[in-house]
Amino acid sequence: MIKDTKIKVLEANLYLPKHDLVKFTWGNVSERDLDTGYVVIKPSGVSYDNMKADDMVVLDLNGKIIEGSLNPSSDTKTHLEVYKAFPEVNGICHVHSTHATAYAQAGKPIRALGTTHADYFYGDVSCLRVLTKEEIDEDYERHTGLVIVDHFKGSKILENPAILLEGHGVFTFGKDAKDSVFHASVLEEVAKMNVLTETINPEVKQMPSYLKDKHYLRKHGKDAYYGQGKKK
Ligand SMILES: O=C(CO)[C@@H](O)[C@@H](O)COP(=O)(O)O
Repeated sequence: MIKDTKIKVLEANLYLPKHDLVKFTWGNVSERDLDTGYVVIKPSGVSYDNMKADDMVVLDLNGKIIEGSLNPSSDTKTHLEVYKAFPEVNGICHVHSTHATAYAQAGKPIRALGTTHADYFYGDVSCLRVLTKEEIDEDYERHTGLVIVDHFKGSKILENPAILLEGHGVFTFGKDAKDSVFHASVLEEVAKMNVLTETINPEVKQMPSYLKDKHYLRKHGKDAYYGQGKKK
């Protein structure tokens, strides 16, 4: 029900300041409501301290507001383009978390250097190009979404559910809003590790692919055995 989804989206947004992923109002989380197909997103520029479930804005995939009296997040069109292109994505998070955004500002990927990364992201997290002036003038947020969609086209987006946008910040994806925030939190931690690792050893190489495969697949592969699911 939309009412429950609004609560989930509020809670997911409140994780951002709680986990040091945002300052002020710099971030947003949304979720696709599975009953209606509508997208629920936080309002733009409202302090996390005062945000309520009823402040969440409900839109259809064309951006028409279905419920809500506040303006939706300024990044709404980016979220909508991703939802339209990838039915498996039901949660999206956008942050400017310090270490991951430092990679975005440097125009560098977050490379797969260790098992912490490989447990959640299958390969490097890419950094996508800056938009052209024409794209920004025409429709900044929609074109941001289209650049993301173009990058993941034909791939399984939830196998590597994060992207950097050069000169901007981070988008992460998930099976719901909370999952997308979890990925943003893991990415920030991995980015912090990479800053240190690349400082200690600027020549550091990517991890071997067999180690990357082992870690990713033992958690997410068809025979996954990590945790309390299936026995090895
Ligand atoms: O990227 C930016 C600003 O550069 C925005 O995502 C961020 O400030 C959050 O905006 P909203 O409050 O979601 O409109």
